[in-house]
Amino acid sequence: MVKFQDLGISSATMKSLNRMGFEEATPIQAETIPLSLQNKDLIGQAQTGTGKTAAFGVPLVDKVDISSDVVQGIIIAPTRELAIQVSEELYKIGYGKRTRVLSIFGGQDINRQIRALKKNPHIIVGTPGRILDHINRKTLRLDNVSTVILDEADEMLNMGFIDDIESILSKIPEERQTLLFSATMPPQIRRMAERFMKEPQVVKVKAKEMTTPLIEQYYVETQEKTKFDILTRLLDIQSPELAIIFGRTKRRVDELSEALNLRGYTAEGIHGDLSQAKRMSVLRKFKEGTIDVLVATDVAARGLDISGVTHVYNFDIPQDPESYVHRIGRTGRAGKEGMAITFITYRERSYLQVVEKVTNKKMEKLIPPTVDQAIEGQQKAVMEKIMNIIDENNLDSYKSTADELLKQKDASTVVAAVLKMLTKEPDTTPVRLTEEKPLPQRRDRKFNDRNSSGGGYKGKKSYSNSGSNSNSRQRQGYSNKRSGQSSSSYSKSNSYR
Ligand SMILES: Nc1ncnc2c1ncn2[C@@H]1O[C@H](COP(=O)(O)OP(=O)(O)OP(=O)(O)O)[C@@H](O)[C@H]1O
Ligand SMILES: [Mg+2]
Repeated sequence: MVKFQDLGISSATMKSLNRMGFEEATPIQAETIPLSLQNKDLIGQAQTGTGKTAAFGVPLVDKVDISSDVVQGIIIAPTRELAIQVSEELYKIGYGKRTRVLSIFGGQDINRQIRALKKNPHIIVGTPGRILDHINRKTLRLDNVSTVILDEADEMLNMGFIDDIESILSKIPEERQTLLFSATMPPQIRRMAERFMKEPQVVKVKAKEMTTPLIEQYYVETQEKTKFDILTRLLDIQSPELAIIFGRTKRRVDELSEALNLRGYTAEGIHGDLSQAKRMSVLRKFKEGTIDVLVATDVAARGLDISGVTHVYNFDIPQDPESYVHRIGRTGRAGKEGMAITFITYRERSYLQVVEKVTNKKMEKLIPPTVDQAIEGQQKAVMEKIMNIIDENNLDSYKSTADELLKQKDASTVVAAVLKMLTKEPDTTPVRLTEEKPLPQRRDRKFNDRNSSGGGYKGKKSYSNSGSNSNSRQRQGYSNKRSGQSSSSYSKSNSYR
């Protein structure tokens, strides 16, 4: 166990970390902070939810000269919501030193950002398009930047962003420190990244699997037309605290959230076609628990750290394994457990095998619950809740009404009525979901060929299509798992977001 004070951090930054409740450094923090403090270039790879933000944030803040009024560090992130989140974490880390951190991203009033830039921030966190916009308007100068960080580096260096990143880097002095972080780093992206870096060290936290062991991973094989009913049955039985459901396209996300609302769930969608105000309000409501299901495209797949997310459902299997790793990584963070369920149609089986091969982790097969099992599962969940309430032993004010009821009806009838009241009966309200075509069947084709969507990698990789037969891995993972838990930047993004 490594303590932060053993990593050579200043006392002002230590004060912030104490305030944040950080005691021990996570492995990626312990390995990269000392190197980063020595101004080494590095590529840091560690599983989702293991503290990569502080791994780059702590040394950056520590090196900032707050007596100087120039921008000294810049962090580039692929989505607006992530830029905001990272800037908030950096603000907390920099609190002890009074470091000024500013986020700049598309969809927000540019004049407001220009005024904020005039207040001389030390650290900028932004999305590529808006950063470039400010550079071109000469409202942001990067000539004194000594550290540049690409969060979600492999995403930042893929086809959708690479040109913007190259333009931004060309405005930063050569003698800078360059840091790249992500949970995934396909080899061809890493090779490309090394062109921007000086003798980079690759720090990869040793792990057998690319995904974190905190997440139970299941898949459900189903037909396209039964997916939605199975999804709602799973939601009823598993009763997530907060759930994220990923859909493949923006239309899919709109239709799914509408359908969920029709069936009585409080769900809202987030994707790149919504106004920034709407995106932020949806996310805020989800964090507060005003809505408990967030339906999202891959715009929410990377980096977002929302406590209370116990379940991730891939309503549509993602098109590449990296996306899978990041999507399911929205649960099982900072030591908490989570569950991920991926729906596949029969024709998409080969994608499952590719994901398993890249993550080095087999998903277990989940047999979809029947309607009867769903009702039974819910009753069990309700029973558990009732037992918990009994354990809390706080029922005195209800006792006399209870006695009165029991005078009129026998105990078993009264309890049955209460159960009925608390159980959500199967809802068959008709919903309209446009059928999504299954992903093209893979034979020896290249998996990452997402050219049509503009989101693929420049370098392509091919995976072999052979894999073990997964039919033997069956289990019914229906347990109620609450216990473990406590557009400018979009101009380049694909129509899938
Ligand atoms: N040393 C620490 N002690 C306790 N909590 C920590 C520590 N470091 C980070 N955390 C918390 O862990 C959570 C996950 O951290 P973070 O978002 O940086 O993960 P990440 O590795 O960047 O994940 P992703 O790959 O999904 O972006 C955050 O809530 C963060 O505040
Ligand atoms: Mg992160």
